[in-house]
This record gives sequence, structure tokens and C-alpha cells, in this order.
Amino acid sequence: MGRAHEPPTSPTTISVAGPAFGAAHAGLHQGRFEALHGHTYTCRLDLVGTLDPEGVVTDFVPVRQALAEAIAPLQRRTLMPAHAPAPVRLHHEDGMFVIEDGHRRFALPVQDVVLLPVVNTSTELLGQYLLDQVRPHLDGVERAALVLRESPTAQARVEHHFGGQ
Ligand SMILES: Nc1nc2c(c(=O)[nH]1)N=C([C@H](O)[C@H](O)COP(=O)(O)OP(=O)(O)OP(=O)(O)O)CN2
Repeated sequence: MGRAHEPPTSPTTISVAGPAFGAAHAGLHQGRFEALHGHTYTCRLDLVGTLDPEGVVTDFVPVRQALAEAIAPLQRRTLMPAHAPAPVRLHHEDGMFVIEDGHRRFALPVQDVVLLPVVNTSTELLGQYLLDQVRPHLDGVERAALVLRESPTAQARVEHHFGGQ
């Protein structure tokens, strides 16, 4: 029998893809909402770490599941920012969710809207939100990057370094 192949001690990257999801949003630019429109978002997590004695950075099955669970509530919904700065206002009115910026006013069925804890539904902040949701599931990972793609020509990559590095 030959010698067991030692796991490398240098950092290794694994990638986990989440399910594509369709969602509508209206980004804020210079304090004004753009027109409501939709994207089919796709995302990928790149995870860097040192291999454990079993030769893995982390088990990607629970990571993929955590990503799918974070994405599921966003599927086929309109994503709106809970923390948009003034003059943006949001309130409920007769079963509708109303959001306005002084120029544009959206009234959408409450059940079709997901309010996210962000100031804007930019690709950057949606990516950060998803990364925050999966972070507790990244055992053994040293660095994580989430790439959220909203179209063939636009995507954002957000990163987190564990251990404050
Ligand atoms: N840094 C960012 N810039 C912009 C974002 C963003 O999330 N981060 N978002 C938008 C708009 O919301 C829009 O979704 C994208 O605009 P655009 O790429 O022009 O979209 P189009 O579909 O019109 O263009 P294609 O070239 O057909 O993809 C703007 N900026």
C-alpha cells in the first residue's frame, strides 16, 4: 500500500451555486426610484479555507441548502428597501404596501412584497443580504465571497473574512 495522500495545507476554494430566482425591484438612484422591473438573479458562493482531515473545506450540502433557504422567500416577489433614507416613505394601506419617493408611488399587494433590511435593493446590497443569511452556516471557512448576477452584464461580489482578518 502506498502512503496516504496528505491534504494540502494551502487554502482551497470551493464554489456553491444557489437556485436562480426571479424578483422585481426598483433601485434608488439619487434618491429616486427607477421604474419597477425584474431580473432573474443567479448567485454563487466562493468559500476559501484549509482542508480538514477528511479533505474538505466545509460540507457544501448544508451550505447549498442554507443558500436555497435564504433565496426561497425572494422568489417571485417584489423586493423593497426597509431602510431607504428620506424622502422615501413606506406604509400599509387597505392591504396594499405603499412606497413613495415624492415622485413615484408604488402600491403592491402586501403578500407580493418582501421588505429587506437594506437602504436600497442594489445588486451589491442584495448580495450582502444573502451572504449575511448564509454566514452562520460556513463552518471552517476563512473567507467567503458571494457573487450575485442580475444580468449577463452586471453582477456584484461581496466578501466576508472570518476571524476579523
Ligand atoms: N452599482 C450598481 N449600479 C446599478 C444597479 C446596481 O444594482 N448596482 N442597478 C441598476 C438598475 O437597477 C438596473 O437593474 C440595471 O441597469 P442596467 O444594467 O442598465 O439594466 P438594463 O437591463 O437596462 O441593461 P442591460 O445592458 O440590458 O443589462 C443600475 N445601476
